[in-house]
Amino acid sequence: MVIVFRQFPVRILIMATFVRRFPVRVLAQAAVSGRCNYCTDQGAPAFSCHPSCIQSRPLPQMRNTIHQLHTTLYQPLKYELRSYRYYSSDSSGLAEDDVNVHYDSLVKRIRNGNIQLIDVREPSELAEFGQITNSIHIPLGDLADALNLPQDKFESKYGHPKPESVDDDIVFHCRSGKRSMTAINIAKEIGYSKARHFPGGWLEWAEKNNLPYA
Ligand SMILES: O=S(=O)([O-])[S-]
Repeated sequence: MVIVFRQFPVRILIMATFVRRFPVRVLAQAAVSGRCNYCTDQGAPAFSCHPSCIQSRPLPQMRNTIHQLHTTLYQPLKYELRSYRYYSSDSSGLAEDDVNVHYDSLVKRIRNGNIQLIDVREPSELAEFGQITNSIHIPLGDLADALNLPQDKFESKYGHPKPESVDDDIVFHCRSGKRSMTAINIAKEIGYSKARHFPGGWLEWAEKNNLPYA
């Protein structure tokens, strides 16, 4: 049962076999008469008649159908499920490293107040989906200018003291980890050598907190 359900094409094959019963017909035909019922040459042996007849039999047609289902439905679904698993569970329990602060660490840091979380998404994304509490919003396009501002200007513009370049609690996040990776590189060029990111981004945060993220 497990094999049948895990292997989508096998399941389709079994279902199609059941519904159309065509192999039963073909096999019965071969067994009883040993002749092909599908070509005009009624005298031809069942499994060795003219190639064009073989091509037009249900078996190749169904193979094509299964192949199409496999490539158009199953493969994309498989990749979707893989990325869903990534966002929903892969980062759980992972330790922080020089680049990443994963979900569990992020939550602990937010609870303990030892994080400067910078959200680099666009304002429209925050308006539509929401924001992690106490994160500082600096859209990626403004990041370099922001990190080059003097302390007082940064604070009056972003409502938060400007992070120090030596701080090891700076964590960027975006929607799914790409822009926040770019943010790390921008910050490092300016001297923030310990900047890291939350790779799961808003997608993982929202998924784990039942928030919108579509
Ligand atoms: O937020 S994202 O750049 O990963 S789509």
